[in-house]
Amino acid sequence: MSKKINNLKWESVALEGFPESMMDNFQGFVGLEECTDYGLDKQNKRSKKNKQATKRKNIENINPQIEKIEIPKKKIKLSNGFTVESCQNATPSTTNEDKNSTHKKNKKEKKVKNGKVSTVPPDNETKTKTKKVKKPKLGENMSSVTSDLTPEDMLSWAEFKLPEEILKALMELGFKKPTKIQQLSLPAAIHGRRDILGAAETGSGKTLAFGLPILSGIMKLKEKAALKGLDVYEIPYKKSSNKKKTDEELSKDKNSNRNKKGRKDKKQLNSKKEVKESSEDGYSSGDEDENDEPKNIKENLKSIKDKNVEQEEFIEEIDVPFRKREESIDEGNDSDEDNYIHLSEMFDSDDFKSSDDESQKDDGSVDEQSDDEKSGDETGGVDEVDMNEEGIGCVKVVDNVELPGHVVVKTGKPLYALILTPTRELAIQISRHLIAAAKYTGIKVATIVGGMAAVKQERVLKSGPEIVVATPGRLWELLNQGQPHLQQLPMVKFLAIDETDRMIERGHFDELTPLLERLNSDESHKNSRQNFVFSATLTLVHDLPGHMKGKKVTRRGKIINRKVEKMTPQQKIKRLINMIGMTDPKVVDITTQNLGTAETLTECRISCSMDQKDAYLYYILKRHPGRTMVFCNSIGSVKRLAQLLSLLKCQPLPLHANMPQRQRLKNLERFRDDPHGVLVATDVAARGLDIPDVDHVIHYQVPKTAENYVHRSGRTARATKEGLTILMMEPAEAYNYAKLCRTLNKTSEIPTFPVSAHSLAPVTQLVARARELDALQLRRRRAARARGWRERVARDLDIIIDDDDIPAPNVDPSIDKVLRTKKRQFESLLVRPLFPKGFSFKYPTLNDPNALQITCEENALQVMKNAIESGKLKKDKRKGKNESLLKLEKTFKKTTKVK
Ligand SMILES: Nc1ncnc2c1ncn2[C@@H]1O[C@H](COP(=O)(O)OP(=O)(O)OP(=O)(O)O)[C@@H](O)[C@H]1O
Repeated sequence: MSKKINNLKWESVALEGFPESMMDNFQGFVGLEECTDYGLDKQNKRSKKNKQATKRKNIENINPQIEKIEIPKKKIKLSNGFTVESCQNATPSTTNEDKNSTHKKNKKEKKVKNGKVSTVPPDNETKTKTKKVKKPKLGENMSSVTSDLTPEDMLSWAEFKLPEEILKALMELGFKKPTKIQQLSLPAAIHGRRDILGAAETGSGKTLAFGLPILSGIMKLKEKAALKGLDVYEIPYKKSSNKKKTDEELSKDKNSNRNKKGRKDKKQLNSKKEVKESSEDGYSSGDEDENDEPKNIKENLKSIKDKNVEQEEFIEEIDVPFRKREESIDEGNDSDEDNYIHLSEMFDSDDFKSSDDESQKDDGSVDEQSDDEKSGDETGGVDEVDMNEEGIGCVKVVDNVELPGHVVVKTGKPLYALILTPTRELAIQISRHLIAAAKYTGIKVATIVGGMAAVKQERVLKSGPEIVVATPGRLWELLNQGQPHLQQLPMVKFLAIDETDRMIERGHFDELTPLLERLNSDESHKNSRQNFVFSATLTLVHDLPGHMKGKKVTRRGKIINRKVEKMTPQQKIKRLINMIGMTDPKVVDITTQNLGTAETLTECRISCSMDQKDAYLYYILKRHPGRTMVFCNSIGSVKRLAQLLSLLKCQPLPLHANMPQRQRLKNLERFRDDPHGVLVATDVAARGLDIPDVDHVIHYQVPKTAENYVHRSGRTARATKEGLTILMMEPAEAYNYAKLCRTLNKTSEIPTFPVSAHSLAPVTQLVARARELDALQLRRRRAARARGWRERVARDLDIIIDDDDIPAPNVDPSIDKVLRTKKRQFESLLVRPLFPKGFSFKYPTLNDPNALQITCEENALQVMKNAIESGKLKKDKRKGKNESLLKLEKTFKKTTKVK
């Protein structure tokens, strides 16, 4: 490596506040940022091999390689308080994510005080920073966390025996303990190496529930391959020694599960048993060579474990019979990797096609095309390109492709894992979450999604990343083009399908079925592959539509009983298992109580007419500012709302499937960085996106499915944080609302959000003016476009056209003047305060007009919580009143009888 460093042209770097003349004294000083940019951002081969050979030590002995390599030589304190060190050796990065780690370390070490920058050397390791800290990209919020956890704080993870490299990353991320879904699935996944079918509420950490077993599995496989000199594909990862249950045992388990339901008093006891079972599943077939856990940690853990077990709640488990597996027989070579291209380079560069190549095959948003759009209406303010005109980048679905069957292409750089997601943003986010967790492992992650140049993705694939995170469209395209690394897909050791219920929805991902066929084309590889299937709504089932229920009268008057019945969650799961080709899956479903929505989520609704929706929305945005996501059912609605809200100076950020990919990501990042950001999106943003601290989710329209409601709402109240979701409902949506409540087993109506009728009046007026202005602007834009089209045609044909040939669009010439006047008037209205300072109002709850006093300062969540609390109090009071009345009546009756 040092030879390589010497061969590179290192240049001294000018530091802020560092006089040029002093630079000569520091010959050889190289800023850390420069190292990574010069292509050293790849595997540290030497240390990796050493690591593979040595046994894992205590968690306390986590040894960062970086510390060993860098030897500070000289320290100089500058006049501006900046401390600079010259280094004997430059510190090469060890992983594909060291750019991030560098940022993070620098962030940690620097403390900005009164505008001055000073460095605080942690553990004799002071590093200088020569570049501005870049804003994190989507999904990088994870790695920007600065945690002050110590290895001792990480004991809750010890039972999973994660490699220390992963533990170190988790520690840096501030993940002190596993989340519930991680706690329940990791033992079976890591030690039992079982397939996992996981259903847990939104924002509960499902990504790492499959990410951690994949990362640790890859490390184990690499270690084994290196130790035994085997080809990775020869090593059967999944164990065939799993505890197999007889049919009798299975039915026994099922009965016990059934009995658990409804027995509230026994819930805790049962859950203890369940957790124990899951651990047994996990450990019983674990690796023999993994029992090197230090005793003191074990002892410490025991008490922690017991505590955790007591706290566990009811978990539904469904055991599914598993098939016999065979061992993998293929050959191949494990090798180190060269020329790896940093993932962030892919997204940094402007290689996104300006015309956004794929028209949303990836997110499957077929229902997003509105009539408005089809007619080609311009929205203004929305950066969009018509992608279909030239058919650029559209995913070509190739029918009747000849599957290569058992033909296996090996590149020498094994592909270990494939993770499939429904949207591009989610794929990018998952990649970044994995990269953060894999920071010290040397495992590389590639993201293969539509909307950006395929060439660069192919280059990344050439470097042989261990993990590919992809959307089905682009993956299928590259696979069919014969991309060599992807030809190893049938041999992957791990397959994860995130948001699985969405992925398998009929008609959404045409590429998924052939992809699965390809993945399952080799029986032995299929059986030695570990599968993960996760979603918050995996077990959610719907009522059958009316026309499929009950009896049917045929044309001839014959009555037939329909045999179609509502699918049970178990049936849904079995279908999934067969479709994906899973064996011995462990089903962890912890959504039984909330059906996928987070416990920390507060739900409410606003019932109003369609015409009033804009005013109510504006009221919420202005009155209760906060990071807000507004969901619509169609692209047309998103465009219209974005236009209206930008007139009202709410700075909305639109997000829908017809936007260029770069713009989509940019808007998401802007939204993440603005505590008062307003993202107006279709359901393309409903699933999986992990944007920290979203305060409100507003359903501008009642979602078409209960799943969409759960996932949209799940963008707030993530990772134990609180959040509010507001469902806006007009009378025509009552049916969808009722259906939603039924599917989500709601026993009572979603409570109403308190809105002051008094302050709604000026809001309504203002919004009406904005709509008027918007309509005028639209007319003008249309006219301009039509005129432009007429002139373009004339120019192209080199003819002079008069109005008789192609009539000029009928535009009132005074429209510009009217528009200007209206705009001025509107803007003068806009600057007036909507809600006077210190404004408060009384909101009537449960027939008590004085029940709730709402002041201007209260945030929406607090307002709603107060309303719910007040409602409950009133109910209790009424109950109490009735009870005492009844008592009074009884005693009265008794006394009269005695008399
Ligand atoms: N063990 C942990 N401790 C603390 N935070 C965690 C832990 N694991 C994950 N997180 C954080 O929790 C948040 C939600 O995680 P993730 O995105 O995986 O949720 P999810 O269950 O997949 O949600 P969704 O169903 O919406 O896709 C992320 O910000 C992640 O960084």
